[in-house]
Amino acid sequence: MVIGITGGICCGKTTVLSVLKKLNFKVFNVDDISHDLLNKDEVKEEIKEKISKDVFCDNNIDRKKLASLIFSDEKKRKALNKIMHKRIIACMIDIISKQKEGLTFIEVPLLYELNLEKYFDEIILIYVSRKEQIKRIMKRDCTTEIKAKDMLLSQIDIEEKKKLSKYVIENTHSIESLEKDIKEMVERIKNECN
Ligand SMILES: CC(C)(COP(=O)(O)OP(=O)(O)OC[C@H]1O[C@@H](n2cnc3c(N)ncnc32)[C@H](O)[C@@H]1O)[C@@H](O)C(=O)NCCC(=O)NCCS
Ligand SMILES: Nc1ncnc2c1ncn2[C@@H]1O[C@H](COP(=O)(O)OP(=O)(O)OP(=O)(O)O)[C@@H](O)[C@H]1O
Repeated sequence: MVIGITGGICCGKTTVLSVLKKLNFKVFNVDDISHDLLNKDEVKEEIKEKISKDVFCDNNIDRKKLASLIFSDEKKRKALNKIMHKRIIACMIDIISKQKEGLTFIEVPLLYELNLEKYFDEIILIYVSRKEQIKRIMKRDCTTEIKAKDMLLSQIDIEEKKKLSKYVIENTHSIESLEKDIKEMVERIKNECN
């Protein structure tokens, strides 16, 4: 069974994935796939040509610079999406096709934006309010409220994602209580889907 872990920026998807890994489940993160792709020559060439040479440092992509550019410029973001998404989805489908038994969890930030629901047996949304997302982005990235809000605008609003989701984990308390909620959610899905 393959379960998609999704949510908005800074809702805690990777934190949840780490807990699942600690619990000995098989986990994959689509963000790792995109980081690997950004090291490929063909992808770098396309980014140089269609986005900007200024996001490079010694022929390597500076992800912070690229992020800053795409979250403030919709055209550039669409151009990057066009280069990256088909490749990311192909890698994701390949991983899914290799899962034969047990539970596998895959973190896919833009699962709803890219209409990827059909690839997953179930989907868990990691939720915090928009206000909390902004607070966590500002703290983690040492950035301004305006920039944090720009990042949110690049994704479907978290309340919309909540409406689309049968399984929701609220990540507003301590990591200990998150771990308890994750264990309960896994049991619930196992019971409901057997
Ligand atoms: C912009 C990049 C260079 C930033 O890298 P960085 O290491 O700083 O952040 P990371 O990759 O961990 O992404 C952090 C979060 O940003 C959000 N995000 C990333 N890319 C996008 C995007 N194109 N649109 C909206 N949100 C995005 C996601 O919530 C993601 O979890 C990188 O995310 C990237 O190459 N993005 C394009 C590929 C993509 O769409 N990835 C998400 C696939 S589902
Ligand atoms: N329960 C929590 N309480 C307080 N802070 C938290 C909690 N869970 C996660 N965080 C913090 O919020 C930030 C984002 O967490 P995490 O990286 O897990 O989110 P994400 O959804 O994977 O982010 P991104 O969309 O950027 O990939 C991190 O700085 C993390 O330490």
